[in-house]
Amino acid sequence: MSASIAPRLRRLRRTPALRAMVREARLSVDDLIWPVFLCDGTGVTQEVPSMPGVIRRSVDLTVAAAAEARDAGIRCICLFPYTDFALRTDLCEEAWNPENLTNRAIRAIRAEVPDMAVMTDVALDPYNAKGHDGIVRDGEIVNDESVAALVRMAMAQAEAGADILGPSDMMDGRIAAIREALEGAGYIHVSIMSYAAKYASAFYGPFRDAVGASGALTGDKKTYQLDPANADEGLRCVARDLDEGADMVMVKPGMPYLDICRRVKDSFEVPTFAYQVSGEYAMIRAAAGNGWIDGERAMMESLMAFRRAGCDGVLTYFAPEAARLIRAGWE
Ligand SMILES: NCc1[nH]cc(CCC(=O)O)c1CC(=O)O
Repeated sequence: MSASIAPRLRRLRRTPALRAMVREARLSVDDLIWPVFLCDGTGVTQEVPSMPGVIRRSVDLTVAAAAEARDAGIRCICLFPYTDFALRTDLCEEAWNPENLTNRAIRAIRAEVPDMAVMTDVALDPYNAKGHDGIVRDGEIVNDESVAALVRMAMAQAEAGADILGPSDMMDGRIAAIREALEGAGYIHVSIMSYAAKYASAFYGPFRDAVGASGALTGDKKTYQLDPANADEGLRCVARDLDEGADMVMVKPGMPYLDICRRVKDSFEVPTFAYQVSGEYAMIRAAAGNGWIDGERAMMESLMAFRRAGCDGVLTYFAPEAARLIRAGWE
């Protein structure tokens, strides 16, 4: 073709049929992991003010919600507990209580909604009087003692029937320690999705309200979570966690870190997930609530961005809503 004829790239954008034919990324309900918040009691729901539309549910209502999500096509649910303040201690013993909220919920969902994959969070913050993901001694978040506690916590979750453990604590060596303990106890089928490239982020604020950790937290998490300026270090964390036995890896937060998602997928070619965190959810909801953006379109565009960036899936509080739109044929 003559170089003087400029390519008309709009030709393939002209109709919905043509656009669908050349669409590169796809978003499927299979890609969605739904994070939910648990609270005590029966028949209880509690609103999370900084996350409009998100509620904490008692175990019975969580089982019902899991069944509904399953019917909507969602394959995996991820549990986060709001632990009674009386049970939060410096050594975080409630974290490995077989009867804690998370473990009760795992067993109940396993029994009632057996085809739903159940994922957990492995970190001490919902059980820690100090609000940190590890044990605090003299102002320091101590690594190895925290790892020992995380192993106990992970084993209790495996025992309760979790399919996927999600260590989100960012202590060094926790993946190897958990993997070794799982193998030793015969839990060879329990998989690990490591929160591998997890950044010290302001976007977790609403989550800390949801699990009641904001008031407790003294200081910040910068001595264990990654510096938002560092991409290479994020990749080193992923390499290390894979080497230690992670089956899948996660980048967190999501949208401000799409460059990390892409680099992780390209470098390691392993199942790669992003966590669209509470603050990302809250921003979209708040702007939509004010009429400043179209909430549905912003939600779907943000989820598609993760797929385009190479993610295999995404943890999102929008999962039920997005599932509904996908099933209704959203484009
Ligand atoms: N280890 C706890 C944990 N697991 C998931 C999130 C954040 C999720 C969200 O913001 O939606 C956090 C908060 C934190 O690290 O402070």
